[in-house]
Amino acid sequence: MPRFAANLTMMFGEYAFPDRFGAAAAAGFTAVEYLFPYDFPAEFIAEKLSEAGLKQALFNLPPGDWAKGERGLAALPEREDEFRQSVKKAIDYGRVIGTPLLHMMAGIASPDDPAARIAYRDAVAFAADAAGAEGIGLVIEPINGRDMPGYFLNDFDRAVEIISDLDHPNLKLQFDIYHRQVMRGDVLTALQEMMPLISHVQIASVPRRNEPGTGELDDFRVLRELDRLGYQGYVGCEYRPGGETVAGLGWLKGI
Ligand SMILES: O=C(O)[C@@H](O)C(=O)CO
Ligand SMILES: [Mg+2]
Repeated sequence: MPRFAANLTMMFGEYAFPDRFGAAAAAGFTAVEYLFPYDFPAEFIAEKLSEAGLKQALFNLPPGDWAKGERGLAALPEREDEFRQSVKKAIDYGRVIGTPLLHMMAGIASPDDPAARIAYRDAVAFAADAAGAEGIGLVIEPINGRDMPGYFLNDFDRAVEIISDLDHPNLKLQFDIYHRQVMRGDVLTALQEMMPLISHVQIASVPRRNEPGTGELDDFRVLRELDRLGYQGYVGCEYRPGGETVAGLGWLKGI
């Protein structure tokens, strides 16, 4: 059975963010992930983890102005300075919190824009170097265009191409099963082919992004395949509970 991390951005919404750590531990989780810790001091988050006896699996770099629709800075050439500061901020947080992985969002930009492509490639290399110097892995995640219209990295093959071309020892793929199923399907074959490049996985049912086992895909079959392929990383439970979070955790017993 894979190791699961509760995603505290989506799960345990019954509680204020700082209280979600204790709630996840009480529900049996031993690790957590979330999108962004930056509303709180890094030391405060580290304390919450330690109090709850949890490990951090991953969080994201600052994405720009989320409320205004920004979804990362990496592919935005005119934001390079801000992007580099965001890398520093994420690493500073990562050092205190003790995360093994950082996810770098690409931003809203056309994947066909040559300037965005160059900026993104440079940004990935820069962040992989900087995070690697601190012993933190960098991951990139293809995201489907229905949930995030206009997102630059909207294709798994392109993510694989970038990772393979850069061939950076500190750069890997975040494989979100939900996004893969929405974009292309063919989940098992993609996992088999991409496994050497994957260092983080996330799961949710399709199409509603609820608990695994409640959608069109046989999520338990997919989780067994991760075991069969020898996947050692965390599986982030990045789903919106259909009702109360703990009441919906029965799926974990079905594995
Ligand atoms: O799948 C997602 O949406 C997340 O993993 C993320 O990092 C950006 O929202
Ligand atoms: Mg995801």
